[in-house]
Amino acid sequence: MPSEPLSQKEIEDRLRELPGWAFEDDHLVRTYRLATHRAASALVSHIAVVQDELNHHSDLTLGYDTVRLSVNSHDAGGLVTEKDFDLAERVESLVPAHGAS
Ligand SMILES: C[C@H](O)[C@H](O)[C@H]1CNC2=NC(N)=NC(=O)C2=N1
Repeated sequence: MPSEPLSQKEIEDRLRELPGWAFEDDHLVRTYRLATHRAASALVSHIAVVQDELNHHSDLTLGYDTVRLSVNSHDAGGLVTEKDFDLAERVESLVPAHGAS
């Protein structure tokens, strides 16, 4: 069953609970900074496992000491749904262990 796109207001309300995340070009996005490239790489690997568990996958960009996520729901026509916020919340729960900010 396709997921339902959230309204602009729903997105704004949900984003208030997720500091650091933003809505850009129909995607939820966030960039984390880490101490080293290896730490950033380990975070990417951890996020990849979570994404497979959720069967929902952000575009992940690994920089020198950064990890950027960008996600929306293809099955909602490329708009933002609950699934995107579920992924964002899961990622938020694992980043402290990686020392990401
Ligand atoms: C068939 C499978 O359920 C879909 O292709 C999943 C996989 N990962 C996905 N990831 C994202 N970001 N959006 C989707 O709509 C999506 N759909």
